[in-house]
Amino acid sequence: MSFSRHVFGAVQRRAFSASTRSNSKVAVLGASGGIGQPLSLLLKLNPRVSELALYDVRGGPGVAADISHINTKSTVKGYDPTPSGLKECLTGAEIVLIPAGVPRKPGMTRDDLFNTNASIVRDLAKACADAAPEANILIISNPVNSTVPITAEVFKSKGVYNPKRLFGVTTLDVVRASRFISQLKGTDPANENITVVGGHSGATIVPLLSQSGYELKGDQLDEYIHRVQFGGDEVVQAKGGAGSATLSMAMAGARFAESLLKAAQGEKGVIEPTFVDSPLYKDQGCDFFASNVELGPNGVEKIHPVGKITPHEQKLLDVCLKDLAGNIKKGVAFAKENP
Ligand SMILES: NC(=O)C1=CN([C@@H]2O[C@H](COP(=O)(O)OP(=O)(O)OC[C@H]3O[C@@H](n4cnc5c(N)ncnc54)[C@H](O)[C@@H]3O)[C@@H](O)[C@H]2O)C=CC1
Ligand SMILES: O=C([O-])CC(=O)C(=O)O
Repeated sequence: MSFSRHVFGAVQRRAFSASTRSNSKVAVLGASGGIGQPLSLLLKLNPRVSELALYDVRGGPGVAADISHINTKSTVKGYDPTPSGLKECLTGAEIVLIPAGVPRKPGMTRDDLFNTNASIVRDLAKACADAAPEANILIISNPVNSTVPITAEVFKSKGVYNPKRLFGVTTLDVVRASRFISQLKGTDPANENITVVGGHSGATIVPLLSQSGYELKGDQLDEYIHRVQFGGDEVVQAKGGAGSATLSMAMAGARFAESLLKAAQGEKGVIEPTFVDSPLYKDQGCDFFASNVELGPNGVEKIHPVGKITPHEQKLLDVCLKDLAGNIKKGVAFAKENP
């Protein structure tokens, strides 16, 4: 059963008696933000999580106190930015989710967040490398195309980089692509799983509709692709300056964490799209690329290639690779020049 179905079914039935092994500590850095709060809530509802560690530069303990009253078994602790707070939060974590940083306002691209978020992610990555070098690190903070390479560079500089344990969270792109096609085709979105590859911004987001067996033509295809690539902008516009997607992102982040926990706890064939250190397009300057990835107890188990695509999708991919190479290069350069 999918995590979202599990969670919402579980809430209704007060049924948190899943027979899953549950000894996993999960940390959220940026836990009192727009994403951090609902993400922490969903993690508290997940019976696979035994310990929830919530850190933020402000408000971590308050969010933790609130969530800790929910009658599920996991323990919850909040941490302030004291010298030992972040270290304690991270120590022993199996998964660290990072939604810390500023969101977009209308008129901005994700890359416009680079100047603020690059150093936030770099500093949190340093703390992770020191206190939780073997954890799965899930980067949500934008621009993901650059913040993931920054994190890799930090881990490399500390001699603890494991490419199988670093993930850019691109789940929301697949969630959107699946929802949007279901709206056009009148199907149940929970049964849709559209492959989306590339990166996580504008033209670097490449939905591969042809692989789902659906066919859209002309303007309808163009509009569908545009909606998937710029779904984030739709939310930014609608919120009118109050931020970007938070609730759908929390669901997507919780789904990805659930998949990693399932795989760590022995379930086979768990596949999620994610932006990882990937061999697929290294020869085109893209050391990182999002495609379907099979997860296992060691993190990345198998990176699936893009597979058979149409000439139109190949053109989208060509544009993606060019933009993506620049985003990755920018992240790597930042980390090297600003250690
Ligand atoms: N990967 C994806 O698909 C998506 C990524 N995002 C990104 O997620 C990030 C967070 O978005 P929101 O939650 O809406 O923003 P927000 O502003 O509501 O929350 C961010 C939180 O991070 C905290 N924070 C800032 N610096 C910190 C630090 N050094 N250590 C710990 N916490 C720190 C803030 O205090 C705040 O509570 C943004 O960069 C946004 O662009 C948003 C949606 C989807
Ligand atoms: O659009 C944004 O800035 C936030 C984001 O990454 C998304 O919603 O996909």
